[in-house]
Amino acid sequence: MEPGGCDMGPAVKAVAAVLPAGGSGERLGGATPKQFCAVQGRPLVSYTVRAMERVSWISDIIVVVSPENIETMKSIIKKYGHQRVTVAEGGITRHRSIFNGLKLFSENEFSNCLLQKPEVVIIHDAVRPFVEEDILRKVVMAAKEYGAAGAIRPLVSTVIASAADGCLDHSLERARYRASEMPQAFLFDVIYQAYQQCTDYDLDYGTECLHLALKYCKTNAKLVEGTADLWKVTYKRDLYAAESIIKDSLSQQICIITDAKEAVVQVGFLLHESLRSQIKVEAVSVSLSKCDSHLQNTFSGQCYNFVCINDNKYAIEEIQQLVDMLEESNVPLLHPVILISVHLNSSENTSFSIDLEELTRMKKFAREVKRKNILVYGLLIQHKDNLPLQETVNSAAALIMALIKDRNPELIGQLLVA
Ligand SMILES: Nc1ccn([C@@H]2O[C@H](COP(=O)(O)OP(=O)(O)OP(=O)(O)O)[C@@H](O)[C@H]2O)c(=O)n1
Ligand SMILES: O=C(CO)[C@H](O)[C@H](O)COP(=O)(O)O
Repeated sequence: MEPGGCDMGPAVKAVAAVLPAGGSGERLGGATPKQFCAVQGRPLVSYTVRAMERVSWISDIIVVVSPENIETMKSIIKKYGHQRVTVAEGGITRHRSIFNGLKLFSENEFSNCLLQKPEVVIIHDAVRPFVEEDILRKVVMAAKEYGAAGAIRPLVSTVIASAADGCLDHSLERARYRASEMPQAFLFDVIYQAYQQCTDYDLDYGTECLHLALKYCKTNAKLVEGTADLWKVTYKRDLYAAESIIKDSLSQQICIITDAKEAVVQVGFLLHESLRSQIKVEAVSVSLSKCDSHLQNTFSGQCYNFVCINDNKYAIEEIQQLVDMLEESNVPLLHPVILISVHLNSSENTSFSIDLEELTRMKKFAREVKRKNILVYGLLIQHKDNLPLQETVNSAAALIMALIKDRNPELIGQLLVA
């Protein structure tokens, strides 16, 4: 890719993005503005930045935050290793924040470094974390052709207007209208000139960038059908929905690790059979060694769930080895990784007893590795001769699925029994 260019073909020379994140999140409530609320331990804004930075043809990402959150944003960028991101100071309304972000490319009162002016600029709310490359590409290409473009969705409810007496005045024909969503994209000069001509009323009460391009630059935006997950986190329930979507995406794949012992391999196989209808399963049979390439590939494939089966009680050493390998793999632990240590207790060992000291050791270990964003749980498969092994393994599989779907940090270090 040419420096400052983009790999969308010769059509668009350079693309940048401005993410307004300077609001206070009144409708959501609470002391923390919604863009900084933790979702699975990571601030919401970090997911949106990640969604942008994984698009290689976006050269610069400007995150606009209120003055009191500049340091918070900088520490988020550092902690999560975000690239190509510049922080700008927000204004008292969304439009003022966006305008401040755009100024970094043209007139820069906040820092000495003036960024390269892009041909097309994307504007995307920092509280819409699930934006995909496909829709970004569509709005950018449409902006190149029409000057402005924005994602739309069908209306969920009919829009009605009330009269002064609080009674219905008129109602709009729902099929003719659309909800305006984000992302939107503009030829930089179009949106910048529009903002320069805005009145204070526009800047303080306006909610629609596409409208500014039409009003001040006579640019009719192209409207592009978006997907349902472009919705904006606005109310508390939206945070719960975002959390569920993220948990769901982290629960798509699991890696089962066994050593070469026959009984362990057998349980690994049965577990694989039991889980594979619900989740993609990778099975690795190794004596945990630091140079196992299959396991290394699984780490870099961004698998966030591991089951390590052994016939040693608790097997803290094996789990520690896995933790070391995860850390050494240089995969940034952006989301909590689930590590389930499955202990297989066969029927001959009827005198198996739960040792309080071991349990305490396991809990201490789990608390330590939680700091590395790894959640460790213990699971005992108690195989009795009078029950088919597959039945016990099925109940272990159900517990494993519950642990990885819930990803509950409060349950770390606990020993479950299948
Ligand atoms: N002065 C402002 C106000 C809003 N925004 C950003 O614009 C996006 C969409 O706005 P909205 O959902 O209205 O956010 P808030 O203003 O924070 O929410 P509320 O209206 O409930 O207070 C958010 O990412 C928000 O941080 C901004 O950059 N600067
Ligand atoms: O969808 C949008 C633009 O079309 C904006 O996200 C929306 O208008 C923001 O408005 P508000 O800050 O009032 O939620």
